[in-house]
Order: sequence, then structure tokens, then C-alpha cells
Amino acid sequence: MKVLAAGGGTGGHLYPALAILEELSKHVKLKVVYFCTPRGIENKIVPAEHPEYKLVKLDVQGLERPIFKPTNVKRVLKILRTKSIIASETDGSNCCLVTGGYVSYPLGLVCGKKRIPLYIQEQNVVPGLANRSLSRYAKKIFVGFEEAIINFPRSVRNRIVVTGNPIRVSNVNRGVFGEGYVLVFGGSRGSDLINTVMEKIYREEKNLKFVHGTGDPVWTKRLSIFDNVLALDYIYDMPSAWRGAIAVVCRAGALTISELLHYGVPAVLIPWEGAAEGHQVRNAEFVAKIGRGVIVRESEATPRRVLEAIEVAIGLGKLPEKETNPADTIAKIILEECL
Ligand SMILES: CC(=O)N[C@H]1[C@@H](OP(=O)(O)OP(=O)(O)OC[C@H]2O[C@@H](n3ccc(=O)[nH]c3=O)[C@H](O)[C@@H]2O)O[C@H](CO)[C@@H](O)[C@@H]1O
Repeated sequence: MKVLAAGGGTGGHLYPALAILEELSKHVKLKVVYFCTPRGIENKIVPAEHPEYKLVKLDVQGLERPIFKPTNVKRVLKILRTKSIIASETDGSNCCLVTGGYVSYPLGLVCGKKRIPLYIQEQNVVPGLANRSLSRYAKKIFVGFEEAIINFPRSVRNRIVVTGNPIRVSNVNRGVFGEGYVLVFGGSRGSDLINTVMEKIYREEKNLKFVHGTGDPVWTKRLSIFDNVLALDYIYDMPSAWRGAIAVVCRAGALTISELLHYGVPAVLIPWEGAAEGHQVRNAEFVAKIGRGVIVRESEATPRRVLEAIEVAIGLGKLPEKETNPADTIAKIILEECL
């Protein structure tokens, strides 16, 4: 089976695509062409974890917000100019999978026009621009949250399937981080705010153990002086990191919250207030409402407040890992429709 795929820029778009592709490859011999930009996170992760995928780089940039800016005219033209490169890769493909980020747009557009079955996976309650614009060409739109439905055009809603977000469960390497620690990370690109407040906590708190993905080598060096902290630039094996954690301090990107719910890890959520349409705050509120996390707003994120919240989160207790994974449902639907 040949799949054309795109989704990246950030981990929040990349990992759901990998979760679905990895699930598909359990059932069929899979040939993947993965489209990316020279700057996106996928550029580093895809060749390292899936050297068998063909990586096609498209030199495009995302649109600036607000959308109606003169610089965006040039960027849109550049995105559209990639169409011939994409078209040269489409021969023999069974379907196309996009999970958001701006490379998804030209790929989805070319495939939509060529009537190659297009599948969209949207992680957030408020869909991104690429996924929303492509939805009219989609055969199916898999959404992480039911609340996302009303944010798609009425005409495509009958093709939406609420599955939950696909979770990566492979790369399992238990024991690398040990067990019984508080996991700390600030989304796929790290967070200075979380790093700063945690450094102050580490100076005082010596009873808890921490595994901290900093997003930045300078921060890793700074935080490595604490005996009870394992600081890493980036955590490649998140399934193991989740499995050993007793609580997490994190942002509230859609994938982060889907993963913490999947792995049953109680959370201290410090939502990034700058996220489009405030969607991280809404994600965090959802987790707090179902009793699986404590929200600390950025303006209130003092070391004392965050440490108190960590204690409350640990008290919520860990739940068993969920047995079902939306990646499985999505892969089955794609296989049924495309083979
Ligand atoms: C700044 C920004 O654009 N944020 C958006 C981005 O966030 P971001 O890319 O941070 O996405 P998420 O929080 O949704 O997911 C982060 C992903 O990276 C992984 N991870 C993280 C750190 C690490 O060291 N190793 C690692 O593997 C996590 O396990 C998770 O799978 O995409 C999300 C999903 O579309 C949105 O909801 C966020 O608002």
C-alpha cells in the first residue's frame, strides 16, 4: 500500500501521522512518501525513526497571522508552486493522509483534485487552517474531540468520524527513565516558562524525582546540576516516559492531553495562552473537568503554586493505560476503504 503523508511543523501534527502509519504497517506492506519543510520537526524525527519512508522536502513557510498580510501573498504562491513536485510522487498511491501544518495543504489539494482518497486527522477542537480548507476534498475526517464537529463546514460534517487522537505506543523501551518520577515538558518545542519555574522548584524540592524534556541544550545543562532531575533536550521515547511517570507538568496541546489521558497520568497543566483561539486553555479545562488535572494559568505560575499543584496531581493517582487506541480504528477504516 502506498500512502502520501504530511503533518508537521510541530510534534502535535507529526506524531498522530506516525501513530496511524505505524498502525497501518502492522496490517500491510507499507510504502510511505512523507512531505515536510526543511525546518519542521519531522525533518529530524522521520528519517531517524523511519528511514524506510521517502522524505520529500518542500521549501514553504506557514502563513503569518492575521491572515490578510501582504507577505502571505508570496507565501501562498510558493505553497502552490510545490504542486508539480507533489504530483510527480502520486503515481500508484492508494491514499493520502494529512494531519495539519502548512505542508498538508498543497499535498491535500493535489490529492483532492486527482481524486486520491484523502484522509484528514484533526487533533484540536478548533481545526487548523490547512485541515479546515482541505475538508471539502476529504473522504473521512477523523477528529480527536466531538466538539470539533461544529467547527467544520456543514457540508462536510457527514464525513467526520469522532475517534479520539491517535496515540503512539511503539518505541517501548521500559526502564530507561526508571519509575515514580514527575514528567516535565513544554510541548514539542519546550517552554521557557516551564523551565524557569521548575528550576526554582528544583532548588528547594529534593524528595521528588523529575524527568524533564527542556527543548533546549542550554536549559538541559542548567538543569542537570540537580541530582533528582534527569534533564534531556528532547524525549524521543515518550511512551516509556509516560509509563514511568506518577504525574506530569506540561502545556495543554491537543496531543499532550490525549496522551496523558491515554496513559492515565494526572497533570499540572500550564496552557500556552498564545495558542490560536485560546485552544490550549479549553483543552486544559476539559482535563480539569473530568478530574484528571489541575490548571495553573501562566500569570499564576509561581514555584509555590506549581509545587502545590504537583502535590494535588500526584494525589489524583495514576490510572491504568487505556487498552484501545484511536490509531487502530483509523487504520482499519483506511484499510477497508482503500484496499
Ligand atoms: C506552539 C504550538 O504550535 N502548539 C500547538 C502544537 O503543539 P505541540 O507540538 O507542542 O503539540 P502537542 O502538545 O499536541 O504534542 C506534543 C507532542 O510532542 C511529543 N513530545 C514532546 C516533547 C518531547 O520532548 N518529546 C516528544 O515526543 C509529545 O509526546 C506529543 O506527542 O500542536 C498541537 C496539536 O495540533 C496544538 O494543540 C498546540 O497548540
